[in-house]
Amino acid sequence: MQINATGLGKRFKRDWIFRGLTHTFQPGSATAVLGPNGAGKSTLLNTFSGQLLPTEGTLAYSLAGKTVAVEDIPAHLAYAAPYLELLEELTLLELLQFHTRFKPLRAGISLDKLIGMMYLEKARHQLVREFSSGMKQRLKLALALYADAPLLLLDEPTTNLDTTGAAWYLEHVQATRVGRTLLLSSNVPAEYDFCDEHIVVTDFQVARSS
Ligand SMILES: Nc1ncnc2c1ncn2[C@@H]1O[C@H](COP(=O)(O)OP(=O)(O)OP(=O)(O)O)[C@@H](O)[C@H]1O
Repeated sequence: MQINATGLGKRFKRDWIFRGLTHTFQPGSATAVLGPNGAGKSTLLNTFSGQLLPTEGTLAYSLAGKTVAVEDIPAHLAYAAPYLELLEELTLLELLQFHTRFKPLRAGISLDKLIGMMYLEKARHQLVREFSSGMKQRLKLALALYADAPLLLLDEPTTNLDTTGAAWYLEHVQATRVGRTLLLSSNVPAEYDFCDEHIVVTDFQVARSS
């Protein structure tokens, strides 16, 4: 998916979170969205996902040369973030069956294969509510990484992951990013080192309180 941001700005009440962002995101690009806590990284990702409307400027999306309306973005989007909830009252298998009815997996990825890739075979019939925070994070990431969606948004992807989990994330993000447009918000260099482009949100905050 190609995304053209032109003069993009988001304000909450009187506070500009970012302003004047003009950038073209090419299909296949991986962009790290950087900045300290509270800088506006999640706000920027939420604006690109269509969940927040920009206060000014435009976002234009296209897929294989065809315009995609912002209201159709959810169908083309996979998004993993600490603040997005899982359906914790379901077992792992029930959750995967439910989730993939709305957000199908990439070709060749069955539910069994996904469970195996997450190393969650023993938890197949366990309630997600009972998962450790690292297990939940691996599940959130796998659902996004292996979704059949050309736009991938990852917010702080190694939250709650140990060293093995962080290595797992790096292996699977590399395996699945080809051809997709990836925006990744982070404060941890190891999780975004592979990105070819960087956007530092604080570079777009000159007029934050005007
Ligand atoms: N819905 C909202 N209404 C008002 N202000 C908001 C809203 N959402 C976020 N903010 C404010 O916008 C600013 C940026 O928040 P955001 O969560 O985007 O930062 P972040 O860079 O992702 O932070 P962190 O690294 O801590 O996750 C903060 O000052 C926050 O309080």
